[in-house]
Amino acid sequence: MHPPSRKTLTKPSNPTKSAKPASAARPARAASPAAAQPAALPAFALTEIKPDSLAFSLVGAAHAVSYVLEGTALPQALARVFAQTNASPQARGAIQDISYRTMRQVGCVDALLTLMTSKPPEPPLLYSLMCCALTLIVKVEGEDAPYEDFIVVDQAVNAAASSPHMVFAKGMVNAILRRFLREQPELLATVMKQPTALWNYPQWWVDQCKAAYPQDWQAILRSGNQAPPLTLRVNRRLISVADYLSMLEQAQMAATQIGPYAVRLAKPVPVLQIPGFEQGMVSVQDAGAQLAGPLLDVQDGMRVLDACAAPGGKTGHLLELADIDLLALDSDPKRVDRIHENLARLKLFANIKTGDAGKNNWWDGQVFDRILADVPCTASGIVRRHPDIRWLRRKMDAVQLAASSARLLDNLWNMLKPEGKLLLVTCSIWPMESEAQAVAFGQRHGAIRLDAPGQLLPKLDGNNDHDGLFYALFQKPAV
Ligand SMILES: C[S@@+](CC[C@H](N)C(=O)[O-])C[C@H]1O[C@@H](n2cnc3c(N)ncnc32)[C@H](O)[C@@H]1O
Repeated sequence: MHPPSRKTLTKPSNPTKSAKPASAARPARAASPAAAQPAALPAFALTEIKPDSLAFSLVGAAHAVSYVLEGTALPQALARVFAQTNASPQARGAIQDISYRTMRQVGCVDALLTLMTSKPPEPPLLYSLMCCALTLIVKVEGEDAPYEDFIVVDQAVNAAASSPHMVFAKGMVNAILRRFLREQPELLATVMKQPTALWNYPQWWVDQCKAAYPQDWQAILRSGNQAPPLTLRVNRRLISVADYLSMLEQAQMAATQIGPYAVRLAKPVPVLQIPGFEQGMVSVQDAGAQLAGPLLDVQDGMRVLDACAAPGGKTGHLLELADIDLLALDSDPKRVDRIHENLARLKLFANIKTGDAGKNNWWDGQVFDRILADVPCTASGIVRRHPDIRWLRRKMDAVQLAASSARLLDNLWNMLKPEGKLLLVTCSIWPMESEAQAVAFGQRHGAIRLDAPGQLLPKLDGNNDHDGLFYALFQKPAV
């Protein structure tokens, strides 16, 4: 693998933040240090190419991919790109689509570039442009090619020519892409011998998955390379699932009910095009994540703590289920703003605070009937939604995150009433963050372990579609 890409692909991330989604679009997570101090990437000036061309979208996506390779999460990378251009909604959609596809293919296209070039394309923007263009012409099983091959080659050359930082390499861009098209079967057969290229995950991720799930590891890795469906949670306070399905039918949007409140759209659309979204009738939430609210078994009048609440996906669900006195806490002030926004849209109310669940300075000393601990984790169960995560994470992140989550859980346990229930949730598939954490926690506190799904592996089969999540439910013994 080319040194610059490998070096940047494995750059340490900040493991204290969860990479969990806010809604359909990914969450406003605090920018990483790399994002705060952009590296020497050229300014994104696109005066030379038409804003509705594929070349424009390729340059935009190449910038986003370059930011990710520096260590920035893809949603923040895209936000930076959009802030630097006046891209139309259509162009933004195309830039986003190409960037996400590239993150799912970068193991393979990086190996192809290594095979076809004597040294890595530089500057990094050129490397990223090549990754984006190759991604669009590498055939992915079960997916239609988004553009004709010859259009991609032509537009990638235009994209290189549009930038003073890449114009010198437009001949090389043309030559490499055409060579790939000529020699595709042989080149792919060669690179597919490398697990990183075959699976499109770092080697350590493949090894760790194989060790944890000797039977299922291939299906798990494969599921992370699929584009996710758009699943909604119907707000039962405002509309029944049956009535909402009729509403979708009237809007000629095909959909299926896949859970008590979960409706999956046949074709994902931008959130603002979802009927009733702005009115709070539905929220975007994976079907697996919708298990949290019912598992916590909230009843009217209960005092409930949602300890790691932002952006408020599960907070909203809890409030839809019962009339509870809910405190929604999160340590990240920017993400706390998202809780306010989400609850305002749903027309629901919670006491919202910024604070560290591992400390007591925000707590009034009154114990809770229920505590939801959706603790920060590696987000390894939601890589289909966040394909950049696998490249940003480091092998040791799970260990560090498990240790910091144990500290939160121990503190929260003191805030639970005798006979009260605490639900531990992660969106991880790594046992050290999930089952091993739950076992150790139960032993430390003599907690009663109640029935809960445990490790849900990511699933793609029809109506049983959900992310990879972990649920452990504990009850505090009576005094
Ligand atoms: C998995 S996300 C929560 C997702 C949320 N429950 C939902 O369903 O939308 C984990 C959250 O934990 C927050 N967090 C991390 N460390 C924390 C701490 N020490 N105290 C409170 N919140 C923390 C992060 O800011 C992040 O928003």
